[in-house]
Amino acid sequence: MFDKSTWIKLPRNVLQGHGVLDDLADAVADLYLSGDPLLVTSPSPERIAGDRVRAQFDDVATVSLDRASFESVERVVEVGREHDAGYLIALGGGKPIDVAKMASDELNCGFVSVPTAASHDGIVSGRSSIPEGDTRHSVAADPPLAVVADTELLAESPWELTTAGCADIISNYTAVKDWELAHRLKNVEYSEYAGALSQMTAEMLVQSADSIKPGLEESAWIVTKALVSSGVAMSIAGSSRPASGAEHLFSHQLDRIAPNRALHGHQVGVGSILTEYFHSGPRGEWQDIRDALSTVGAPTTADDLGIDDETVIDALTTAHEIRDRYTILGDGVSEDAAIEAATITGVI
Ligand SMILES: NC(=O)C1=CN([C@@H]2O[C@H](COP(=O)(O)OP(=O)(O)OC[C@H]3O[C@@H](n4cnc5c(N)ncnc54)[C@H](OP(=O)(O)O)[C@@H]3O)[C@@H](O)[C@H]2O)C=CC1
Ligand SMILES: O=C(CO)COP(=O)(O)O
Ligand SMILES: [Zn+2]
Repeated sequence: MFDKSTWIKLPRNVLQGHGVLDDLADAVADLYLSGDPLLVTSPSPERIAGDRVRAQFDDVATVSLDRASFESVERVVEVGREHDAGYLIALGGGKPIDVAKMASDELNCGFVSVPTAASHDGIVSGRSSIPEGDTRHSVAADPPLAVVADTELLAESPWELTTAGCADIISNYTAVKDWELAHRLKNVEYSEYAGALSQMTAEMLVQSADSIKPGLEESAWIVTKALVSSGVAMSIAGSSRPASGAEHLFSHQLDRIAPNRALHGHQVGVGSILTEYFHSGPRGEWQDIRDALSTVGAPTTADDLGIDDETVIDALTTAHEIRDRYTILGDGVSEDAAIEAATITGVI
């Protein structure tokens, strides 16, 4: 008997382009939501675009958060109940978007994603990443009902946020390799469509790498398109597998042992150089990953990340413990092997 089924959750409206922030209220009206919005943001996005969002709605309460934590989620839920919010608007980087994603699940309402940084592919994904205890990776959540990505705003954000988004996409190469490996060795469910979409997204970004330059709105356009596409791949897969393999385990472990040193995207990019080395050896494609990162101006070494060599080796040898996700790291990389990989690739 054929008993397969799938439920793919995607945003209904995706607006991307110059000045689309001012179309936010129209994008929301098109969703036929009821009630007033609660704006969930963080200090810089609030300063940059908070008033432009509030100006489009009659009655909107605001919560500004300093960090992504369960306390922040609870605060949003509390304010949402107090104001009887009909839906949430998440304005900012990964922090407010992840918090709003999780809070909207608890409030049983939808949310709209308004990224102010093209820094990672969570702007559109059905995944939320809130650190809890020793856990750093994302969990399933509903994706945004709409995404409003204003390329003018994104192009004005600090350049390193955009290079972090590029690196998060470049890391899809190794994420897909890890997913295929887990399918072959452990019979992990694999989606050809999601895998192909994720890989193609990385390829297209790398092909455009020469056009990704600070101050060009075109760069924000290219990167945002890739982030949306990668988020869709995760939605098709129903997991973060297409965009998160061993390079993400490495980054999550860095977040645990050396918190707040580098951006998520930058850490996964360097992780991708290392895990590509494990996949294809000293003459393998790790140099292509490194060159792609370097072309867009993303970090390629521990030094660039501001993280010392010992911490990189510590993270690499313990990354497999982060979650139950089979990758090229298998049941762990020895210290000698980690040092050799990091030295040959020039990461340390
Ligand atoms: N759910 C998912 O699928 C995914 C989630 N993630 C998660 O996302 C997080 C990383 O996201 P990231 O965006 O780097 O983190 P943040 O939201 O912390 O943003 C990074 C920094 O950029 C600042 N910022 C944002 N927009 C602007 C702007 N336009 N101008 C100036 N400064 C700005 C923020 O300022 P301020 O502090 O003032 O707000 C913050 O200091 C991680 O926690 C990661 O785990 C990553 C990938 C996928
Ligand atoms: O960062 C992500 C994809 O780019 C989400 O992956 P995780 O599930 O590993 O948190
Ligand atoms: Zn990521």
